[in-house]
Amino acid sequence: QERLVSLQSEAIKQIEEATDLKAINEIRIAYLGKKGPITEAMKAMKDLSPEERPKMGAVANEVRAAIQEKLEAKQVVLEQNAINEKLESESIDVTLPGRPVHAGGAHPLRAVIQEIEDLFIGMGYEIAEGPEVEKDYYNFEALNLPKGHPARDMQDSFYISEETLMRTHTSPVQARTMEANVEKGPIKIICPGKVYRRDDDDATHSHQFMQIEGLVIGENISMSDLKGTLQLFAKKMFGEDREIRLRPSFFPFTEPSVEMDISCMKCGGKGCNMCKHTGWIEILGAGMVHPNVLEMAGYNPKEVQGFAFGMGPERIALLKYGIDDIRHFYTNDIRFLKQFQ
Ligand SMILES: Cc1ccc(OCc2nc(C(=O)N[C@H]3CCS(=O)(=O)C3)cs2)cc1
Repeated sequence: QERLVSLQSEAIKQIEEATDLKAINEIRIAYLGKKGPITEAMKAMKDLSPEERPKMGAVANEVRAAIQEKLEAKQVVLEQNAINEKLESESIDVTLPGRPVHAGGAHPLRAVIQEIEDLFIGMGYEIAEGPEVEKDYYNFEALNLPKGHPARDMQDSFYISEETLMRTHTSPVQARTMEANVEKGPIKIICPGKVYRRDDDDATHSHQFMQIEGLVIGENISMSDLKGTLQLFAKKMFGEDREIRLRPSFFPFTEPSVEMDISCMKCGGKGCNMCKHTGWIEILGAGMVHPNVLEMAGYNPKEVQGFAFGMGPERIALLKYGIDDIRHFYTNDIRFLKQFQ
């Protein structure tokens, strides 16, 4: 009996020191299991005297009950600890600020091209595209730039073969569209796209840049149609209070030719660094389509006329967004691009 009582205090001590459920199970098996000392004692009771037996039985049951109770109590505590630890480790602080989701944004150059396209689509123009690797004929000949013309110099263009080159403007798209327009009905197209110029390798020129040209062909198209179109473009792109100025110019594919300035939106005409103290900013070139160009495309200049214009969207974007270096468009510096999100 003394042994059972000492076993009880030994077991209880181990239970108190147990730190996890595995240990509790081991203690339960060791003391209360089939091979445990209490079971042994119960088996040994048959050898005891009749007056001894009931006393031993009572002690053995008390010890078993005491150990069982301690085990269950400790089990509950350990299970609760395990739950608390789990809650603690899995808890999230819902008051933390959310992680920002970085949305993209349109590239400023793409945004300007899109805006210009939408403006002319709203005036009934269609978007026309064509090959960047172009035939000599469409890039020069069909535009009144015959072989030998100085504008065709090799040092300005990327020739691929005798008759093939990287287009130096998007004008060949207009030439192709006129030629392909067999019913010779009216045309109103906008031709955006990449163009290539060998140009000297200085920093202000990029071998590849964008251009947007427009062409309108129809009966009774006049200079006033051109002026009205350019004025609307200037006001829509740079503000309703802009004035425009058309200066005489020369391009082989237009006659008469003009260059359009807009009144400076920064100083309103007084003069500043943006307009080089002239009060005016050059935006684009334009003119009435040259009769030779109409004829080469199969039109009769006595029946139809047309006007055309050309602009550099990088320059438009520089002016519109006050960007100081054209190379920002092509270097993909996120610090530059994120300003336009
Ligand atoms: C069949 C056809 C007939 C006429 C055409 O005239 C397109 C034109 N372009 C300009 C012009 O000034 N362009 C420059 C502006 C800046 S830039 O991007 O460097 C090129 C004037 S008239 C085009 C096609």
